Parts: sequence; structure tokens; C-alpha cells
Amino acid sequence: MQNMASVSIVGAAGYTGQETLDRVLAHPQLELVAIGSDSLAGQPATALDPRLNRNGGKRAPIFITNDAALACGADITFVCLPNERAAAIEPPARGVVIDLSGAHRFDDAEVYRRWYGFDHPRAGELGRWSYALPELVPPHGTLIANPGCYATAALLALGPLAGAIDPAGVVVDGKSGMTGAGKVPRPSMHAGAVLENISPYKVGVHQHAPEIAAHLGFDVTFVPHLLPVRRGLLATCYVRSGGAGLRALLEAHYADSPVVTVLPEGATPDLSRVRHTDAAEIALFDDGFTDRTIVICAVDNLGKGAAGQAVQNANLLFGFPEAAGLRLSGVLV
Ligand SMILES: NC(=O)C1=CN([C@@H]2O[C@H](COP(=O)(O)OP(=O)(O)OC[C@H]3O[C@@H](n4cnc5c(N)ncnc54)[C@H](OP(=O)(O)O)[C@@H]3O)[C@@H](O)[C@H]2O)C=CC1
Ligand SMILES: CC(=O)N[C@@H](CCC(=O)OP(=O)(O)O)C(=O)O
Repeated sequence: MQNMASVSIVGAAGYTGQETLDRVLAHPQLELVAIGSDSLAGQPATALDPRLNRNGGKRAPIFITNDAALACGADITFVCLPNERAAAIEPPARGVVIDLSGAHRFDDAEVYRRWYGFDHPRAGELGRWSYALPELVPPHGTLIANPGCYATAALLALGPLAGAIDPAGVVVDGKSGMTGAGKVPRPSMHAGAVLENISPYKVGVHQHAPEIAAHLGFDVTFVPHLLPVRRGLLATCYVRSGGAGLRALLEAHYADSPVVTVLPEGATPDLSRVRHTDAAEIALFDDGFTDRTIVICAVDNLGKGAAGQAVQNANLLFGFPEAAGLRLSGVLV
């Protein structure tokens, strides 16, 4: 097993790309060799953010095109591109590729037509990729599909309970900060549309509903909402117990996890404790009026929901400490 791995980040100038870059720079066993951005190619890393190469230290190389970053022969290539652009990539012949987009999460190309709104350009190769959510589906192979942000929170909350709850009528209510929508401005992301507002969107047609269903083994009703905050995501899940002690199942499943915490009885997950981190908090409550149980998971959409999970997957694949490079400590206000 090697002690160091070289890293290329494709789409490094987007939100998930920049967050991946930050974790790679903090990782003692990862060496950054390439950062890709079509719009910044040829420019220094400081063109993205003056904090890079701060105080004269050369922490990041100059930008190259996304195609050049893909082809540079790194041990690990993180792909942080929009779905349709990521779907078209030819994976490099060597090393491990971790795709943070949704472009390789399903074997069935029909899912892309129905839920993502495009015909997958490399449909015949989808079977080469494997979905990896470390606490539930550990990574294996060299082509890794990193989970979606809402799907991460819903699956962390419900995955360990899947065999112990009534599969009928499960409801997942999701809420995400605006960075979940990426950096490219759109009218629906304008401050005038988002601030002092909470909007449900893609109701009944969100692409994470089939992703959640694929890994639970049954369908769920999923409704996402946009919050007027920059980052952080909550999944509030409504289920009926099949009789088993659900809290004990969750506590046992996550007992050894460096990333996921099951909160003590009565404590509620809170965006402010997971924002800017790679941690997940889960809590479980019995509904005082009905026979339902409510399971809530909080993550940062850019942390455990994207870049933190991608680095965690890389760590597991290379035999590095699972939490190396991740943001898990601190009690910041
Ligand atoms: N934001 C989030 O919380 C999460 C996002 N994801 C997924 O991760 C992927 C990346 O998301 P995110 O980082 O938020 O996206 P951003 O829009 O912030 O960044 C995308 C990057 O890809 C580059 N790019 C290359 N080709 C295109 C193109 N045709 N159109 C637009 N951009 C292009 C961009 O420009 P350039 O090359 O010029 O720099 C940009 O740097 C997406 O597939 C998203 O669904 C997954 C989980 C959470
Ligand atoms: C707030 C917001 O818009 N969030 C994005 C989630 C992005 C993501 O994780 O999804 P994919 O990787 O599957 O595209 C959305 O709802 O589409």
C-alpha cells in the first residue's frame, strides 16, 4: 500500500472543486499535482482565491484546462463538473477517479433520461462505476460515484433502519443551503428570490429520490426546499417502525464512525454545528401523537454531502486513516 498519492481536481474552480482542493491541501498523504478550470486555465491559483499561495507560499499549481487535468496521470482524480459534462468524460486509464457529480450513480441509463433530463452519452460504460457512501456502501474498484448531498443525509438516517421499518409511506423532507445549486448564477438563486424565503422545488421529480430508493430498497416521497443560507442540509425522515428498537440500531451502526454522530435522546441536529465540517449528526424521536418515528440528519452539503465524502472515499481506497484531511474537530460558534 502506497504512503502518498498524487491528486488532480477537475472542475477545481466550482464550489465542490474548491472544497475538495481545501481538503487535499490539508491532507498529509495527498500531493496536489493539477487543478483544472476551463475559464481560469493558464492563471495562478490565486485567480480563484487570494488565500491560495498566501504569504508567498506556493500551495497550488497554476490552473490547466479540465481535459488536461483529467489526462495528467494522477493517482486520484476528483471530478467536480456539472452532471452532463461529467457524464461525457473518458475516465483516465490509470489511477482512481472519484466523480462528485450524479453522472455515474446509476447503472440504468433510463434514470438519466427521466430524472436528470439528458441522454447519457456513455450509457454502455455505467456498469464500470460503483456507488460509494463509506458508512453504508464502502468504496471498491477504481471508478467511484460519490453520492448526492440530500441522498447522503437521507441514507445515513435511514440506511441502518431499512430492514426494521415499514417500507410503505416513508417521507423525506430535505432542506439545503444555496451553495448546493453550484456557482453558476441562475434567476432562482438571485438574492431577491432566496433571502427571507424558503421554497420547495423539483417537488416529486428530484433526482435524489431514485438514488435514495436504490440504496434503501424501497421508494420514498422526497421533497427538497431551498433555505436562505449559504451551506448546510437537513433531511427530516418520517417512518413507521416495524417493532425493532430503531435508536439501538442507529447507535450500533455508527458506534465506531469518526464522521457520523447519533445524538443523545432529546438533542436535535443543528446546521450550525455541521456547517464547514465533514461531520453528520443524526437524531431520532418518537412522535408523541402518531405511531411514527422521526429521524433527522444534518450535514454540510459541501462537506459530508460532497468534498468531505469524496476525500473519505479516497482515504478508504488507499488505506489512509479514514478521517485524514477531513474537518471534524472544533466547537466553533
Ligand atoms: N454544490 C453541492 O453542494 C453539491 C454538488 N454536487 C455535484 O457536484 C458537481 C459540481 O457541483 P458544483 O461544484 O456545485 O458546481 P459549480 O457550478 O460550482 O462548478 C462547476 C465547475 O465545472 C466547470 N465546468 C466545466 N464545464 C462546464 C459547463 N459546461 N457548465 C458549467 N460549468 C462547467 C466550471 O467552470 P470552469 O471549468 O470554467 O472553472 C465550474 O468550475 C455537480 O454535478 C453537482 O451536482 C454534489 C453534491 C453536492
Ligand atoms: C440546492 C440545490 O439546488 N441542490 C442541488 C443538489 C446537488 C446535488 O447534490 O445533486 P446532484 O449531484 O445529483 O446533481 C439540487 O437540488 O439539485
